[in-house]
Amino acid sequence: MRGRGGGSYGRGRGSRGYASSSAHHSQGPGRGGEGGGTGGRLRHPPHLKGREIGLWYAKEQARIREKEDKETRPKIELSPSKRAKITELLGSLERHSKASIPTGAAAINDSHVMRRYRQNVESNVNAAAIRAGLRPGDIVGLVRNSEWDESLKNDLERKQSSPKYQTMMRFREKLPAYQFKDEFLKLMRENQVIVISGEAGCGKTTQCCQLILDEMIQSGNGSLCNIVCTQPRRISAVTVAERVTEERDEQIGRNSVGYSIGLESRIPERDKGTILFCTTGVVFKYLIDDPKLTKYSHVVVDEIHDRDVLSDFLLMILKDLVNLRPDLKVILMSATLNADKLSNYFRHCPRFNIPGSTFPVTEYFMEDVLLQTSFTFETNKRPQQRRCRGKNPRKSEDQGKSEDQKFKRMLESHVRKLERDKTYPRHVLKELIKPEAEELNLDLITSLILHICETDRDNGAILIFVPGWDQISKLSTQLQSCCNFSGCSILIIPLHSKLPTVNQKEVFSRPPSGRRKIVIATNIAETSTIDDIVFVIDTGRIKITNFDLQRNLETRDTEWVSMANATQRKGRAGRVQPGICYHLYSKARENTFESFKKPEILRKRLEEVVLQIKTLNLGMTRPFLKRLLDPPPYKSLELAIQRLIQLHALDSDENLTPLGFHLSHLPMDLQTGKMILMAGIFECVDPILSIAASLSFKDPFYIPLGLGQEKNVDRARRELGDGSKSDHLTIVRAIEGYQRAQSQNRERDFCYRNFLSESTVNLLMNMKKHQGYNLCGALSKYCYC
Ligand SMILES: Nc1ncnc2c1ncn2[C@@H]1O[C@H](COP(=O)(O)OP(=O)(O)OP(=O)(O)O)[C@@H](O)[C@H]1O
Repeated sequence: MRGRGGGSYGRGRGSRGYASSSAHHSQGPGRGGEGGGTGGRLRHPPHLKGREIGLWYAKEQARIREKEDKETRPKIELSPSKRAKITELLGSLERHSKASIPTGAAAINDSHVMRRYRQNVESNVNAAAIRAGLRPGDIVGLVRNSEWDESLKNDLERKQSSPKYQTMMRFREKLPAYQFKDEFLKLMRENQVIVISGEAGCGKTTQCCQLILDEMIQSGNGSLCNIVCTQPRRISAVTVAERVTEERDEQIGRNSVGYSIGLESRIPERDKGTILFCTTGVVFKYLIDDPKLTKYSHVVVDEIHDRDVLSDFLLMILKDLVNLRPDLKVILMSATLNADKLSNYFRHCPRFNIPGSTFPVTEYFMEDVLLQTSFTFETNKRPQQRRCRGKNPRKSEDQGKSEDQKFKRMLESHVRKLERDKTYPRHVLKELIKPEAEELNLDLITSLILHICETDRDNGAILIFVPGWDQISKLSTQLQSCCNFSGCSILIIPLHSKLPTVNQKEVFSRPPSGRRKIVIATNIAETSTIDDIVFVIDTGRIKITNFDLQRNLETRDTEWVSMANATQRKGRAGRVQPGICYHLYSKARENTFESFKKPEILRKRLEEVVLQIKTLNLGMTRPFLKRLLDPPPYKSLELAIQRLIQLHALDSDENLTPLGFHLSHLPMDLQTGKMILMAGIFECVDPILSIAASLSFKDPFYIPLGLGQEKNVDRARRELGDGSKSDHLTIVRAIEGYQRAQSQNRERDFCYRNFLSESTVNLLMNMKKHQGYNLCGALSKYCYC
């Protein structure tokens, strides 16, 4: 915004830097005027001697070069009319609030932006008023349509006689969830809220919604049934919808089943007797227009153990909604939930555990892996990955050390017991006790894959859980360059939340015959069914966001997983046949795992949370947050409000500004969102999207192993930067250069010469596209329609 007053973005910054250096030099007598470029020769101050004189001249030359450099930099001069327009736009984005919208004033107040903003504020106020005004017993849900009841019933009966439906039904009937159908439906009929648990794969997600829908249709109540089932991730919403469609012998979006994952939707064509699988964010979009969710009779919150911020919000809204809508049923499900806590939150609602599992999964721990692979750790090798510390990497050095000591004692006692029991040979125990056994070791994973290839001739697919993109990328390179997999040809598929949905879906495709599929994924795969997975390799690590309240700092740390994560991971094997799960940590390490990770709301900055509350008009932030299942600390809320005011997303009375309103519709962190919105105003969206993508993900440069390589990478960066001295512009140029090279089919060479990770550049380009869609989506939906 520096350009606003001065009209020249580059100049404002440059002149400030220059002023400070000239102040320093003005003490020296004999200077030939500002900048030394007076036509006269530079003269050093007379009191300097010997080496000091040389140093003085070197410093002066550097200063002159810097000044010349600044003068030759491109400057943006804005015409007075453009400057006025931008100033006006910025002002309108940052100033107006619900409380202070002036009517009929300047043209800007009648713009599309302002009209949509006002409309949203008004409709939210109305929605909140309706919510507050509703009394228990008021009928606000679905309205019966007897014709529909009849036609849905006939349609289901017809379908039930189709051979495909019957084949699928034979499979469904074997699932534990189906076998306990009567108990489940009875509980459902008699209660408004229930909590369902059951082992991974027992059929909660695919069966419970169908059981409800079919019972409603068969009992002549089909027109009163629309089920919305939330999933924590886009990929699981899509795959579950596809699976359920298949089980019902239907077409997705054409009959009873559909999905919606933000920008991509296949909503059922009929509007009664349906099941919609969606991400939690989508329900929030519905809540904006329909705060009582009147279109739905049942809300199923699946994988509730995930406890992301939106799910916690949803729980709180549902807690209010069940009072206002006695006809609304709520089902909370997970394989690994804290059933007591949830039940207490919903006034001690009943819990139901579905007993039994589908296929057995054999578990192996580090000690077994070392035995099977005969792997030995290289003690003096540089660690491949930083060690994960206990449960909480943010602990102080002392706390960390004492935790390490405690664990060491625990491991030693575990090893002594194994020694006594003679369960494992001595050489395995020698390896197990080494500190390296606690590190994430890609060589060990490669050895284990080799072992699987040697022992399993059926090419069963392997799913490997790693903490982040770095490990996905390094491991794929390592596996690809390793040609000896016992004659077994492999197909590597990465799975990361930053990949576009279309790439994420590749993990479900079958490999060509004779090839073994290896999926390398983050915890995003914890809730999906990849039906050909037989082996799971769990490194036991997870990347997690933590918020240090004292330092007001949000970090991404690699930590040990919780038991809930480990159980979910194990559950990805054995979905359609018996499976094997290899945990790359010892049984002793597993004993240190906490049951669940802290809910996200306690680990995150709250700016986005506050903005959501304001956008949905859920009332005052402080009382709202207090009613959550796990209320966040007061101080973190204060910090969030202060930061939102600084960003002009809220005004000083904590009202949402138009800028805040737009930011709340951009699914990215607020500063990045603001930068992208501003880029729209300054007409420089493309380069800013490159910068935004790299800031939200990572820098595409890598430093290869080997002495002196840092210098080569620096040189490549400088050359790409073309004298800009800006890391951000260097990344912009790297991506532009890659695109140019791609059009000439020499992108590999370009990446190799410039130390760029091709997979990261590709991911950044995809993120740019996605953020671009988000920007268009947010603007077209909320500004111009
Ligand atoms: N996409 C699919 N392809 C093939 N079989 C599937 C698919 N999805 C589910 N199944 C089968 O249906 C069973 C039940 O799956 P479902 O997702 O309902 O289990 P769940 O109890 O919800 O488990 P989780 O909590 O792990 O998701 C699986 O064990 C598997 O056998």
